[in-house]
Amino acid sequence: MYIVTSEEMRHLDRYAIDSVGIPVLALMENAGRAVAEAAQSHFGGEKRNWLILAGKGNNGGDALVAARHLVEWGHRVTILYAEEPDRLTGEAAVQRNIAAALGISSTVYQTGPFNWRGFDGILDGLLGTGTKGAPREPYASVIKEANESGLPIISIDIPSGLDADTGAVHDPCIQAVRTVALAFLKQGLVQYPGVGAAGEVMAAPIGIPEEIADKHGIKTFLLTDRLLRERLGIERIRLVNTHKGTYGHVLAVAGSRQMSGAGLLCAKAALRTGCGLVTWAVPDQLAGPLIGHVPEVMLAGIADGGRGDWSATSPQDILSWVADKDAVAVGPGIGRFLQGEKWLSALWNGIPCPLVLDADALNMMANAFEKWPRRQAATILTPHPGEMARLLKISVQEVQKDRIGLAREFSLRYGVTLVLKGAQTVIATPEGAAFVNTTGNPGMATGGTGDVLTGMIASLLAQGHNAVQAACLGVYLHGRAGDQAAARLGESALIASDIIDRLSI
Ligand SMILES: NC(=O)C1=CN([C@@H]2O[C@H](COP(=O)(O)OP(=O)(O)OC[C@H]3O[C@@H](n4cnc5c(N)ncnc54)[C@H](O)[C@@H]3O)[C@@H](O)[C@H]2O)[C@@H](O)CC1
Ligand SMILES: [K+]
Repeated sequence: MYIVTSEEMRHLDRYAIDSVGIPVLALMENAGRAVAEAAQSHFGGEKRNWLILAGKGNNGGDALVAARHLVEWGHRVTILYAEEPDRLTGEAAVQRNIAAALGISSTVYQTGPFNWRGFDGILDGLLGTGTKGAPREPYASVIKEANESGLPIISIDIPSGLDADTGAVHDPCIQAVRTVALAFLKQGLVQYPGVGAAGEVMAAPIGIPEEIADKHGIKTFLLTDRLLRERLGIERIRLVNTHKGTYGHVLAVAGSRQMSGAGLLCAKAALRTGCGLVTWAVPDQLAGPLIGHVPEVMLAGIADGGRGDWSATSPQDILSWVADKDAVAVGPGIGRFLQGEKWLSALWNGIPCPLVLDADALNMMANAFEKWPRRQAATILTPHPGEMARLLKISVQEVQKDRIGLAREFSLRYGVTLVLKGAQTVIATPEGAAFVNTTGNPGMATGGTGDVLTGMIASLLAQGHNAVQAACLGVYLHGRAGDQAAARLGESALIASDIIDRLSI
């Protein structure tokens, strides 16, 4: 499913109208009808008493079409114009005239509280993608009163007051129970805090063919099962007549005395995701105690000067294990250490196969990687917002302001695939595409889940998936396993090992 900015939507609209010749009124009719259907289904098809909030733009026009259909289907409807109806122009004015000719009851918002009693639900057609900045009066007051009414609100295209591109919510912003996105999802509906304001999001086709989005180079997508299969061409079925060598060999450079569990989770998750073999490189001191913990994993003890961490290890020793590997993961539980930057740059340059970098590997490269040469093989970085902030030397708040935009820019600039973790994980590619994940839950915000993801992505790379496939499939399956674990245990009880236990590829 495509995700667009308001500017992209404007281009697509214009193309559909001017070049394809689809009349705006036809699009508006489809939009309004889809909204009326969403409203009717909200109450299980029962006839209700609706208040229709109409602004002066086309978002208001959509609302007026919906009002007409609801009347037609037997609902009671009152239109509340935010501004004098004679201020509506173009297609919205056409809808105003039709509503008036049909005698649909209407009133104009006057400053001072409106009487919201007696209605069952509200349709929000105040402001759509044509909004600039925070809602001005009288829109601001209508939005505040609508929220305070406690009635369920169904928003048309976006909740009025939402920044359609970044997901920032202005003050005020409609708090919807449901949002009907027209034609394509708007970026703001899949980024926080917009996700919270939009409620349940449904996308309604309005007659703009999907090919138009492709033709216009729309490259932002919702990560769904269908997208993985159809757009990313992922075939998840194992072939018969294969042996463990067919599924690749992962080297996990992970864990240290204080955080050996991170390495364990990473190695185990890699195995559960289907690669044939996993070798876990650990500081030598830890190798002995770890023997036998996961019998399926091979151990590579790296000389560590007796410290049990990576500070005295030589990158050359690690590289000597790389030759027959199909993918390498570096980072989970390695800690930070002096000379870490040099150590990491030797691995960055010396590992010839696909590489996933996570956790302290990201922290230690933050001050240097901009000058490193681009790697030939696939490179995937998996920062959480804190690590992303360190990589970019900005605050976490700045990272979270527009995750899609930021991730896309980073990947384009540095030629790496980026997995920006957090609610609605974003995957960005060096080709400028971005994917927003649909799986996962807050229960996954617990120690070790990132280590699991790193192992999974490395495993998928070792099995021959390219960087975008491995990152997208890994993130999607990780969230899905987390959802299954939460369904069994509840979100609070969920721990990282449960995700590994629920993995089914
Ligand atoms: N263009 C098209 O082809 C279609 C557009 N559709 C609808 O049209 C919407 C976009 O329509 P418009 O471009 O007319 O814009 P909107 O309906 O989003 O409304 C913007 C109107 O509000 C005013 N405004 C802008 N910022 C404001 C603010 N901060 N406070 C108060 N008023 C503000 C503007 O002057 C403008 O009149 C979409 O969200 C969608 O609902 C649909 O009807 C389908 C077809
Ligand atoms: K709206």
